[in-house]
Amino acid sequence: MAVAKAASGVLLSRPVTFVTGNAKKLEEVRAILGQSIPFQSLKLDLPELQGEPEEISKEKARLAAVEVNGPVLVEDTCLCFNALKGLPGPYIKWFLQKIGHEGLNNLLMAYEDKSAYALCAFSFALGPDVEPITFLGKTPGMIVPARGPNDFGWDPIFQPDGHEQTYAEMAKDEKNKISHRSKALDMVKSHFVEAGYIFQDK
Ligand SMILES: O=c1[nH]c(=O)c2ncn([C@@H]3O[C@H](COP(=O)(O)OP(=O)(O)OP(=O)(O)O)[C@@H](O)[C@H]3O)c2[nH]1
Ligand SMILES: [Mg+2]
Repeated sequence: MAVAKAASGVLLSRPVTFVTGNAKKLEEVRAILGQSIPFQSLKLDLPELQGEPEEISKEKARLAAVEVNGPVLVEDTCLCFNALKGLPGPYIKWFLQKIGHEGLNNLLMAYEDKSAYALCAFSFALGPDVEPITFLGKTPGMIVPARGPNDFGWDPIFQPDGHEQTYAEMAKDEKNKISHRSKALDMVKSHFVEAGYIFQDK
């Protein structure tokens, strides 16, 4: 069992494992979390349920917890177009792969409303027999023709509200201050503090 009650908190006898197949996500999670939550990573592309973001993320955490047999953190990211009632949403990975930045812009050609939001659903599970908890972070913006370096997904076509630059044009630490991912991770960090998790190995 990876969890034990300590006098002033909950002792995790193993570090948290962040499970993802995406190196760029991992890079951002490392930069955002810093030393606040000690974690190791496991490169695994877990199968994903279809449905609402929160459920997809929770199910990923359940599968990850079985694989790791210990505390796990996973996330699922969505890019939601308001004119399309939230689609592509969790299916953005496949839309991006098939139709690219230009195709994604073209999906909105028939609509005046180019607004969108980036949504990150982190789920944390203490182990395979514990129900995961989910934390959602959302950043509103709009879909624009691609601008900036093309090294992470749809960053070049997403311009967050109140900014002149796309995610891709922003310095990494600027994106990390306002991103869907950092908002969700702020909640994860607060949860860890409130729950009083203590890490044995660190
Ligand atoms: O421009 C971006 N800025 C971001 O901040 C961001 N976060 C995720 N993504 C992309 O959106 C899809 C999510 O799908 P996704 O959550 O299933 O991820 P994934 O399958 O790559 O990894 P994982 O599921 O193993 O964690 C994938 O295409 C990711 O590359 C991003 N693109
Ligand atoms: Mg995935």
